[in-house]
Amino acid sequence: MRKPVIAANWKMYKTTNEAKNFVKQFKPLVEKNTEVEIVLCVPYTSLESLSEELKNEQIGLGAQNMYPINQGAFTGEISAEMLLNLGIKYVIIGHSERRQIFNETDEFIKQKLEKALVVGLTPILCIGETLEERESGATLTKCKTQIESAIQGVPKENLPKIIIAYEPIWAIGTGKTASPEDAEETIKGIRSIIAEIFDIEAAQKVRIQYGGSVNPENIKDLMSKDNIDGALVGGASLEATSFAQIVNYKG
Ligand SMILES: O=C(CO)COP(=O)(O)O
Repeated sequence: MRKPVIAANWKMYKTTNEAKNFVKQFKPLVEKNTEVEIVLCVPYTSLESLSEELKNEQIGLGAQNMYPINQGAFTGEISAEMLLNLGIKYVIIGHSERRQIFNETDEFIKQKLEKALVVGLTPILCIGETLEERESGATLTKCKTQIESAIQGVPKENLPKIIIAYEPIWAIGTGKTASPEDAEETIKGIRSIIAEIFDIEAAQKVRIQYGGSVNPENIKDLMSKDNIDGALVGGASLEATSFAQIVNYKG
C-alpha cells in the first residue's frame, strides 16, 4: 500500500511571519490526520523557523530546490547538506518553473536527484508536458524522456524513496485541472515507464502525485484513482483552511 502524500509548494510566497502564522492555523486542522503524509515546501527563508515549529509534528518540511554540490563558489545556491542540517526531509526537484524560467536541463535535474538520494532527502521529482505537447499527443513521450533521464541508473532500492509529481504545465496556476481520468491515464503510463526501466514490483512502490490546479473541490475525485498517490499543490496551499481541506479529503 502506498501512503498518500500531499505536498504544498508555496513557490515564492510568504514572509517568515506569514509562514509561521500559516503553521499556527494549519496544525490543529490536520492533527488527527495520520493517513496522509503532509509536506510543506516553503521558501528557503522560512525553513529554519518552521523546522523549529514543526519539530514534533507529523508535518514534513521541504525545500523547493537545491544545488547538487556539497559546497563551493556557487553564489546564491543552497546545498543538500545545508537542508539536512536544518532537519529538512523533502526537496522539490525539476519543477517546470525551474526548467522553463531557469533553464534547468534533464541532466542537471538528474544530478540533483542523485545527490538528494545520497544524502537521504526525499526528492519530489516534477515532470509534465506543455499544452503543445499534449495537443500533439506527445504527453507520455515527454514524461518518458524526463523520467528516463532522471531515474536511469538509480539503485533499485532507492526507487521507493522517490516521489514523482506529474504536473501538466498547462494545468499549473491556470485553474484548468486535468480530469481525474486523464491524470490517472497518464500516471498509469508513467508507472509503466518506470516498470520498463526497472520492473513492475519496483514501479508499484513509487508514489506518483498529480499537480496542477488542485483544490478542495477536485481533490477527492483525483485521489479516488488507483494510480494517483497524492498531490503537489500550489495556489490552494497558501491558505491554511483550503490546504487543510485538501489534506483532509477523506473527510
Ligand atoms: O506548480 C504547482 C505545484 O508545484 C501547481 O500549482 P497550482 O496548484 O497553483 O496550479
